[in-house]
Amino acid sequence: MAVGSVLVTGGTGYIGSFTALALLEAGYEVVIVDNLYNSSKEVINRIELICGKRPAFYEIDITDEAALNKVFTEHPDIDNVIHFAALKAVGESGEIPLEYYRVNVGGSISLLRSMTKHNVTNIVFSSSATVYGDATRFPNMIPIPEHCPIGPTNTYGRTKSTVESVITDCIEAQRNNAKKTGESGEQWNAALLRYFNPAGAHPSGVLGEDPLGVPYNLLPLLAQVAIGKREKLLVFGDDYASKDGTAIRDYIHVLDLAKGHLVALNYLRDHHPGVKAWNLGTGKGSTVFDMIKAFSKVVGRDLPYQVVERRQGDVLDLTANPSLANQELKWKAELTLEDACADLWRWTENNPEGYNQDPPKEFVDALKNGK
Ligand SMILES: O=c1ccn([C@@H]2O[C@H](COP(=O)(O)OP(=O)(O)O[C@H]3O[C@H](CO)[C@H](O)[C@H](O)[C@H]3O)[C@@H](O)[C@H]2O)c(=O)[nH]1
Repeated sequence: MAVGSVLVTGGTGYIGSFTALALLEAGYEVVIVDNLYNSSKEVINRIELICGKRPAFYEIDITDEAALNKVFTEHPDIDNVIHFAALKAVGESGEIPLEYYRVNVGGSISLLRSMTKHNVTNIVFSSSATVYGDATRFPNMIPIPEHCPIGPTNTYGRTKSTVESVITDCIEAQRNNAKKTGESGEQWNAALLRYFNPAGAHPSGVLGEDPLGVPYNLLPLLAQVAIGKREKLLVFGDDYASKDGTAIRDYIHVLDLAKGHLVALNYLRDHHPGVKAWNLGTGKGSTVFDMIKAFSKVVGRDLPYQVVERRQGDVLDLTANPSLANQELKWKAELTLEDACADLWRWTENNPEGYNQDPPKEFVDALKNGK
C-alpha cells in the first residue's frame, strides 16, 4: 500500500523530476502537473525506467485553478503538495517581471486556493537561497543560517520571498480559522526549502537537467563547453573578495536535494510545526574556478574560459549553514562535488540531445537488469 499521495507541481523539471522519483522509490503515489514550458514529457518515461513505477501526469498550467481543482477531485487521496512549478531565470526575471509575478506568485495563489478548497493541508515549497540576497552585508552571516534577514537582489528572488509570505499568511489564517471552530488547526503546515545551487544528474545516466533553449546556470553551461556546443565559459567577474576572485556558491547534488523534500514532508506529518524554513545546502562553498577545475578533471581536459564583467544581481557568497536541517530533519548532503560533476558528465556525454534522443542502450539494459 502507498504511504501517501503527493501532488508534485513542476514535476517534469530538474529538481521536480528527481523528487518525484525519490517519492515513488519511498512508496508514495505521485501525481505530476506541469505545463512543459521548460521540460519534457519524456521525463515520465525515464522515471518509470529507473524505479519501475509511473507517476500520473497532467499537462496543466499552475495558474489554471479550475484545472488544478479537477486534479484534486480526480485524486482525493492526495494529502501533500510539493510545489516547484515556476519560472526560474534570474536574468529574464528582471526583463519580464510581471510574467514572473503572474506565474510564480499568481500560480502559488491558485494552488493554495485549490488546496484549501480540497482540504489538502501540507505544502513543501521550492524556495531559494536567492531570498537572502547579499548576506555579507551582515556580520557573521556566512555560512547563511535561516535567521539571516532576507533581502533578494533580483525579481526572481523577490517572487520566491513573496510566495514564502503568501504561504505563511495562508497557513496562519487556516490555523486561526480552525481554532475558531474548536479544532486545533495543526493539520495546516508548510516547509519553505531554501535550496542552494543544485548540481549533478542521476548516476544511471538517463535522468538529468535538460533546459530548453540557452542554459543560464554555471554547470549546464560548463557541460555545453565540454561537449563542444559552446566555445568557452564566460566567468562573471574575478574581482570578488574570495580566494581566487570568483564568486562562491554551495553546490548540492540533486539526489541529496530530492531527499530533503521527503524528510521535510515527513517532518510536517510528524511534528505539525506550522511554517518552517530550512536551508538545503552542503555548508561547503566553491568558487567558479573551483567548479571549472572539478568539472575539467572528470572530463579529462582543461575547459576554456574567459573572465568578463560581473553579472548584475550576483552576490559574493551564498554558502549554506545547513545545521538546522541536519538536526531537525536528520538530513545531510552525502554526495560530493566530484559525484555531482561525474554524474553530470555521464548524463551530458551520453545524451547530447537531452530528452530528444533515446538513452544509450547499455544504460537502459543496466537498469532493466537491476544493476
Ligand atoms: O556563465 C556563467 C554562469 C554563472 N557564472 C557564475 O557561477 C555562479 C553560479 O551561477 P548560477 O547562474 O549557476 O547560479 P546562481 O547562484 O546565480 O543561482 C542559482 O542558485 C541560486 C541559489 O544559490 C538559486 O537557486 C537560483 O535559482 C539558481 O539559478 C555565479 O557566481 C555566477 O556568476 C559564471 O561565471 N558564468
